[in-house]
Amino acid sequence: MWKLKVSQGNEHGLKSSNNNIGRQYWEFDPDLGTPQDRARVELARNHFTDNRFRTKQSSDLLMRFQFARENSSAGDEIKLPAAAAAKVNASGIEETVKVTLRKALRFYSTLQTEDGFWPADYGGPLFLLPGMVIGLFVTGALDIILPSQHRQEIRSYLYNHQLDNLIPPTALSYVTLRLLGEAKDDGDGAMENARNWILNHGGVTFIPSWGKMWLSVLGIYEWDGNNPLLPELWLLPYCLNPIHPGRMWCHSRMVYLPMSFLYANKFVGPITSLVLSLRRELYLLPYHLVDWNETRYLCAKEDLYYPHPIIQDLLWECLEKVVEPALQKWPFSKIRKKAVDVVMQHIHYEDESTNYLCIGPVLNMVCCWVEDPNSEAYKCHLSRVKDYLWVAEDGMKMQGYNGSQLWDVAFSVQAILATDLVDEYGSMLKKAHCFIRNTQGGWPFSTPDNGWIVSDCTAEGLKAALLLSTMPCDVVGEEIIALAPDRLHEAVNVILSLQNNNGGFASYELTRSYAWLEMFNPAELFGDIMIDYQYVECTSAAIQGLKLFRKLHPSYRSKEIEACISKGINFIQSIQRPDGSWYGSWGVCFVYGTWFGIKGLVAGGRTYHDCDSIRKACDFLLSKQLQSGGWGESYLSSQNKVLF
Ligand SMILES: CC(C)=CCC[C@@H](C)[C@H]1CC[C@@]2(C)C3=C(CC[C@]12C)[C@@]1(C)CC[C@H](O)C(C)(C)[C@@H]1CC3
Repeated sequence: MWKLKVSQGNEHGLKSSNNNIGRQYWEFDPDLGTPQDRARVELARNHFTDNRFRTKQSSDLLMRFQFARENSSAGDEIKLPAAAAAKVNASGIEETVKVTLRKALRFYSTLQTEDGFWPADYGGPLFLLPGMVIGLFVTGALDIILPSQHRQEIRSYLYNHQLDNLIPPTALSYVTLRLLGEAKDDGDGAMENARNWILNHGGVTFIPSWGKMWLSVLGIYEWDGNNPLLPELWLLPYCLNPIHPGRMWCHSRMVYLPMSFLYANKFVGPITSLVLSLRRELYLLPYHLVDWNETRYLCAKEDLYYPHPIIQDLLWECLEKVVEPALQKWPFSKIRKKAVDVVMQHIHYEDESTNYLCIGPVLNMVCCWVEDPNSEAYKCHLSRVKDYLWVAEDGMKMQGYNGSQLWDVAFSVQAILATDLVDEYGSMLKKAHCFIRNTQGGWPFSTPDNGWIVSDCTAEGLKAALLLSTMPCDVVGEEIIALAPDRLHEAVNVILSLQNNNGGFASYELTRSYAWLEMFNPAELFGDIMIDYQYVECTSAAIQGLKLFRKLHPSYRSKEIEACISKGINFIQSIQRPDGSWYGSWGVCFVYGTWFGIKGLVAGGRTYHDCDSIRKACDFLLSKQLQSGGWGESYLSSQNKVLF
């Protein structure tokens, strides 16, 4: 049976700066569990598969079963008083609310680990898993890193989530299944359906650029069919240049970096019989007759969220026809060599500062292997593959990050404190407090080993730490000394340093370049990715964190904090939409954004009575309340920028 392991690890090459605190990964243990335990898991799996078109989300049942097994009180019910079952009268409601909250807290405490976090599934983006499987396949580690149980779970996951409306997940998932051992016609017609869908949509030449790159690495697409990803851009002078990749949003540049290395090397994995077969399976024409130059511009209409402007295509033409051929010949090839060396240095830097977790996973691993298949760096990467994989009743998936540990703990602490029942659940807070303390540098989204601090994660971490510091020691732990003032000061310094001139906060860094760079966004699937934009969520969190800090520690950098808050408020007001809402980028969507907008303004001292923005925002929320009394929204709001 599968077992979730937390905060541990002793794999060869594993590096950690904090003893692996917060690490979460799954291991298969053939001897684990009683026949009943296994039957329960099997039932959950079948239930998911049977209902997969109705309920698309899994519910982390494998983890919950495990916690229930390990923690005997987890299954105990707290009985609600009769009042809850019958219609609750006014005097009974307070008690009912309390009991309900207690039940929720009790349940929640059973999901917490000893070192204070709540492990969880952070799966979602389907396009990442194929990269991992292709990366392991071309470097020859697929069977070692993903033994048969892993492969089985990944296959289940892909079949469980099979739809037929996007080329990259369809084509990449098809290829992944083939690499994991599925035959052309396996899956009770599923493989054939996928293939037919791809061929009916013009064949795999219509895959967007992200997929073209991965298929080229695998050897079933020619590098000539990719637009040039020049490593030379990394040699441009940083200070004068708005198009230096160092000025891009960190996620985009950390993907561009290894991609430019692979492109410059035109790296292709071993051409096996399976690779040759895939070349036959996915094209309308025989492979050697495909006009690769023409395929560079092809993209299925289903995938075209961000169509390239003409100026971008002109640029690609010029790079492809003039610049790239020149850079392959002497003397310009010397520049190429230098650029590739610089790129590799940056890759090693990112590897080391993230303990090989990286924020653009897998690509760096392939580059390290290309540089030296026996390198220690490659082995270190292998030790981190499992940090990205998660198993639930829908199978094994790849996460977009190594988890959401700190983010979840910070909000959990705030929620627990909001119940006012902390006396009873102090032990949960003690553990969470420890985790927050052990995770600080600034604060990251996941674990300190990940190494990248985020503006709003730092702000939410600070908020939680400050709130805990106001609690009596016997509740949040006598032995736990609240964060020393200088550590709190460091968090404040980080936040202050991340405010842009217009008052807004971006996600990881100051905004370093201009929105017009979006003209050169090569990814057809994603919009607004070229620079780190300022967001209502990040700005609001920063205001909230600073405001609370100033209340509790009024003497430290108070003028700067006041100025920062007031600029932040102006920024939030400036991006409110005419209907009173805010567009939220990191949750779904207008309701989420508006929550942050209002919280930010309130933290900045504004009220319903003196602030027009808050009144408009309340009107907006009231107008969107659903019949049931709740609020809900479709993910389509995010895509269409209108509430759905
Ligand atoms: C192309 C590749 C490698 C994709 C990996 C996906 C990442 C780009 C996504 C996955 C999770 C993700 C949405 C996240 C964020 C940025 C983009 C991420 C990392 C951040 C950190 C931005 C700031 C946000 O307020 C918040 C902290 C909630 C999120 C967390 C998740």
